[in-house]
Amino acid sequence: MDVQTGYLVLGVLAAAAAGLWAWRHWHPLSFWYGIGYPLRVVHVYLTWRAVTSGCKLTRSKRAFRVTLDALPVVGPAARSAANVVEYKRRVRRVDVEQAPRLGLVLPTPYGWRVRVKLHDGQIPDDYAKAAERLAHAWRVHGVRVLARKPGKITLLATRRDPLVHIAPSGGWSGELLVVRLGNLENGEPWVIDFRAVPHWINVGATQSGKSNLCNAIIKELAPQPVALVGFDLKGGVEFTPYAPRLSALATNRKESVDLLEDLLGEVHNRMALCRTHGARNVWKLPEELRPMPIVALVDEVAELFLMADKSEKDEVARTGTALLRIVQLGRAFAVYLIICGQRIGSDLGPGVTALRAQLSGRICHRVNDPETANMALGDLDPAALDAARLIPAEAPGVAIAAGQDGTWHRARSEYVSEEAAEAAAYAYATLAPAWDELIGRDLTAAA
Ligand SMILES: Nc1ncnc2c1ncn2[C@@H]1O[C@H](COP(=O)(O)OP(=O)(O)OP(=O)(O)O)[C@@H](O)[C@H]1O
Repeated sequence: MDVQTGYLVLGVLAAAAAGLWAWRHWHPLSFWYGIGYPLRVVHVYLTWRAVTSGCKLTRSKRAFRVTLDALPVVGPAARSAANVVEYKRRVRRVDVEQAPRLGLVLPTPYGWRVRVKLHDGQIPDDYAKAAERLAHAWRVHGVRVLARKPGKITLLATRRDPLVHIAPSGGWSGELLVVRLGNLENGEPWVIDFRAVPHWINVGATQSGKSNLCNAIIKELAPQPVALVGFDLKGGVEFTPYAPRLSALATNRKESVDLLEDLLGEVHNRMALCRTHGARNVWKLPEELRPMPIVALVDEVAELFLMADKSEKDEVARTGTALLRIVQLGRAFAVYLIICGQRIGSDLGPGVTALRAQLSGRICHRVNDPETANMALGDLDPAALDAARLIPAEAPGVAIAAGQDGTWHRARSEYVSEEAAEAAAYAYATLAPAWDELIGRDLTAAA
């Protein structure tokens, strides 16, 4: 090769490298699908046996293999040189390590997922314990184990933490009672559908992102034909800015008890309406009769249950009963609750434990004590608890979110400032029905 050709080859290589760099820089997603993913697939298949062996996930089995045996040479040559050996190929049964069977490696925007067939005697937890080792072997941010079918698991590898930057949602999708709050760690949008999971707990330590999540919910629900109700036991400082879009706002326990009883009364009205029309729930009613869904946000729920003295006992008991009944009956009658607080533990009274059991949607932000995580997620997979305890303080908005099917995800809410939520509340203020009209209270009769 002459010098000129050498320069030409170098030039072409440099141009290709620069092009690849630019492609990766300006359009990382297509670069991942076009170049990164195929290379990773090759790497995963080629190294699977070694990786699983390192993670102690292989099993040993006897198999026929061609072996190369060193045999001492017999005869006169051996006598003259004791170390003379002869190599001989032989087929015989030996112990070999067998890796679990790997399915197709399928791409996701943030990495890949692959089905693995468990060896007899293995359980998904064996892989969960090895997840960190797998992540290091594959040079990725994390590996999650999803178990949906007996005998099989799916490994979900994420190349980088998709929860570092959350792109703002594109606005309401048009589906009633569906809100997009942010992203899940698998890169999918974090979506709550109140019709599927009607009531939610939102817990976390101070500054963990609970209020931001409420802002995101308000911003997403504001354009929808839904009535919003606020219980702000911080004296109204959290929800007052959103008052234009709220049909009712209670800012202390006395107001909360009255509002909860109104809400329960409305549940009973809806129940009567459904009974009259032979409908099992409001969604089965003719559209023109169907009442507007109500979403109630309760901030600092502990304040509803704390008692300074015995005189408050009755009020606390009424609150607990009303909340519990709304939660038990609300789903069929389109009344939904989101209950937020730093703790929603049994120390607040027996009513709270019963209430918590009925709140099937769980969102647990960073917590300071393991009991809070346990209280929010304790009845789910223990790995969800571990993941909640690992949420770092420098990642507000990151939470473990679980629906009623028991699957859980690391997720992060989109950052929604108070100003953005307030702007949405003002922009859609006309959609807020008057509370008395909504619950059918006749004020003229009362006067
Ligand atoms: N998803 C997010 N992305 C980026 N920053 C966030 C996110 N969620 C919250 N933050 C930031 O973290 C800080 C605390 O958030 P937030 O007020 O929601 O916490 P909190 O749990 O309600 O705290 P407190 O209980 O003290 O009211 C805020 O400054 C907010 O800007």
